[in-house]
Amino acid sequence: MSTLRTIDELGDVRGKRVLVRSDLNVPLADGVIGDDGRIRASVPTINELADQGARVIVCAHLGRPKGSPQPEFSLKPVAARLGELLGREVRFATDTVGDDAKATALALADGEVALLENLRFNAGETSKDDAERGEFADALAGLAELYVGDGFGAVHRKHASVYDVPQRLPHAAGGLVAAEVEVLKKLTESPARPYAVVLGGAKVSDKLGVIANLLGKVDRLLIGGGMAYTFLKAQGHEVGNSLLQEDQLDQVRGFIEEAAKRDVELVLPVDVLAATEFAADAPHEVVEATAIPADREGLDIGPRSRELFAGRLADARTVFWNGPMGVFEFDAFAGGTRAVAEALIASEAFSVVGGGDSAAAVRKLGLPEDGFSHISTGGGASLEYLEGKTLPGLAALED
Ligand SMILES: Nc1ncnc2c1ncn2[C@@H]1O[C@H](COP(=O)(O)OP(=O)(O)O)[C@@H](O)[C@H]1O
Ligand SMILES: O=C(OP(=O)(O)O)[C@H](O)COP(=O)(O)O
Repeated sequence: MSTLRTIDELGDVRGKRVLVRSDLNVPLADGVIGDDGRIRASVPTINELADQGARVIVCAHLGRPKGSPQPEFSLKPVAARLGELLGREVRFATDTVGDDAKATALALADGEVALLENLRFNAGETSKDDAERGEFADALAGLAELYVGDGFGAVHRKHASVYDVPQRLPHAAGGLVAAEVEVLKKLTESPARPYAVVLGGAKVSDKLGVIANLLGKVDRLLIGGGMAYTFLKAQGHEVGNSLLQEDQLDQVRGFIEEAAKRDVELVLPVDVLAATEFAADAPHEVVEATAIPADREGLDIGPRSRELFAGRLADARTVFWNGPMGVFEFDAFAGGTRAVAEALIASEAFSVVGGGDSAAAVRKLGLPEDGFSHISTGGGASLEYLEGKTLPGLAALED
């Protein structure tokens, strides 16, 4: 892989409008930010540019709105928090490439910072149609003279702000992207063995795809969280109302066979916390993973699974973990995630935890962040990097 361009290579940024693509996709409910880890991680690059006199225009996405404005996905609360963390005022543009964005960008003085409204309020941002994406990228690029890609959590997305804009402006990678890639490189270049990957979470259809390539790289694959039920179902078990990717069952059967062929140890939950509904106070009980009642949904891995997973991590020498083991946002279903996190903290492995919610879980559970070798802001991005894929948002920042 060729090298990422650095901010220094942009030359003197004073007085220049610099569009910074950050990943500010934080948990947000009723305007309240649940975890500001990704905002904190974005601060150094923005401050570095502003300190040099750049006029910084930050752009980012929040959640998955479907290409038009949805107030619950507004970045406005994030602008306020970003301002507090930067220690400077952040002007908020109420649109992304419209009149307010243009006026806000043009009104910036040297060293000032603005944040644009959610990129995904525009269909062009995520469009699979190159022309539609390109048109939106033209408008975004038109706001600035230089581009800095620093949203590591989104570099696996071939989206306008990630992939197309850097093709239209002189560009560089921000310090966060550079630092994340530096750590992940260690996992791809002769990782100490046994090498275990733990997968969970809820973006099942997205992340099942990475398994095919990971099977050629790892010794152990532990599957929990919302990801586990498609595996259990593929093995012929009932999973009730649990999260299920019905259309990927055949693919998962293929993974199970491939793992056996390649001698990769596939570790699945043996018991789960089966709840009557998706709610913090839902009545629940521990059931065998092979016998989830039809009217129940698995919201966490059970106590025997926690022991099993911890045991398979204890002697691993390299571990990558993405995706909570259960719905950790509800205290009753946070035990599995805590058990995996504690197993990694106790181990001597080179351990990396990645993903917005996985990193948030570590902090929410009050666990020491320095118990891990690295906490990455990217889940899917890290996984696709580990697969050995060329990531659109990194390729666009190379020489
Ligand atoms: N069994 C489950 N059923 C439903 N959702 C789950 C389950 N286990 C974990 N989750 C959810 O997965 C979400 C995180 O998934 P994901 O976005 O893939 O992780 P990350 O952000 O770390 O990459 C959390 O909000 C969590 O509540
Ligand atoms: O939260 C993110 O990814 P992650 O959950 O894999 O860590 C990124 O902000 C990317 O978001 P997306 O998966 O909606 O494109």
